[in-house]
Amino acid sequence: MTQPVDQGEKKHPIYKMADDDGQFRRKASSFRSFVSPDPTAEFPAEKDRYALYINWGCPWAHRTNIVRSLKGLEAIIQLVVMDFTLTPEGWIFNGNDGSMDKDPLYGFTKLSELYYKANPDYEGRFTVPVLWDKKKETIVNNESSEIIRMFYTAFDHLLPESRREASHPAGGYFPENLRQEIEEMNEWVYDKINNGVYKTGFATTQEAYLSNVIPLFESLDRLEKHLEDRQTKYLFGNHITEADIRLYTTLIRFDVAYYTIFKCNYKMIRYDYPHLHRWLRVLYWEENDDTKGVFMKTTYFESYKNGYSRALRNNIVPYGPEFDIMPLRK
Ligand SMILES: N[C@@H](CCC(=O)N[C@@H](CS)C(=O)NCC(=O)O)C(=O)O
Repeated sequence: MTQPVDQGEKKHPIYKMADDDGQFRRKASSFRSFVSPDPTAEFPAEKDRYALYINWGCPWAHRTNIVRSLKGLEAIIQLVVMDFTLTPEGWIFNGNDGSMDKDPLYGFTKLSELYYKANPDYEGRFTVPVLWDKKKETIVNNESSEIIRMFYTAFDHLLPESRREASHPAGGYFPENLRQEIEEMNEWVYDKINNGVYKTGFATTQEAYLSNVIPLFESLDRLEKHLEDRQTKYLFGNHITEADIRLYTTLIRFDVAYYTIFKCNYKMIRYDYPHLHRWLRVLYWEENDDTKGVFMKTTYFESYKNGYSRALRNNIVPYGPEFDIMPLRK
């Protein structure tokens, strides 16, 4: 049984997401180094050298988990899973809901300990995902958009040929010929959708809420039209690219969590966006050479409903919707 929210704890500074004007502004990530295939690099790609710290709830961490599996990096990069409930002490290990009992590398119980090991003077937020170097004992990078790009290519020489970017039928997850289009889409999808749902959900004034929820739905309309016009299976053609991975982690949480918990309730993906809904179900349900079944395997609906409810310090988890995801064919 869940405990009622402690009203004192509700005011803990870790839960203060919005600035004084009611708007949530995501802070830039602090660790921005890159793993490289070059053996003389500061962070060379090696087997068993790196660990990826995540939880099942976070969409940014989810991106990195998807790419780790799509690329077949499971035996090369260790996965470390924490609980998906944000506590006053930040992300913790507690053995619940898929979390490991404690940090397998150092026996830590909190993610903050890992950040302080990397930098005792660290002052930012303790976010997932984190890519950790076990040899240098430091954080390589804590920015998901950069971690996924490293995963596309940096470890390719350690992988069978079929998993290398050069063998990817579309020319990679971030192919040369689509880079500009993907970057352009990333920019507005990040601001209005991936981060837009957070800006909507964490807003503490009506003005701040409206200034984010309206562009969010305008952008979903724009994506719907993009798919309708192109009639492609994925966002840019018939193979998965980075644009699909980045959008998936937000849309798979949309109807079950953001719609109710973050008040993104103007429309629902399943009833109001037929093309996006089809695209989402293909990624989730279809086990083909592109998806490799990875999207379903890395999706944990209960963590979205529970994690976001608790993040807003309200332990009541919404009852619906009736299905976490609709079947591919009715
Ligand atoms: N820019 C980061 C954002 C990561 C992020 O904000 N993660 C959230 C979880 S979804 C987090 O760890 N929040 C903890 C906190 O802010 O205290 C990325 O994309 O990697």
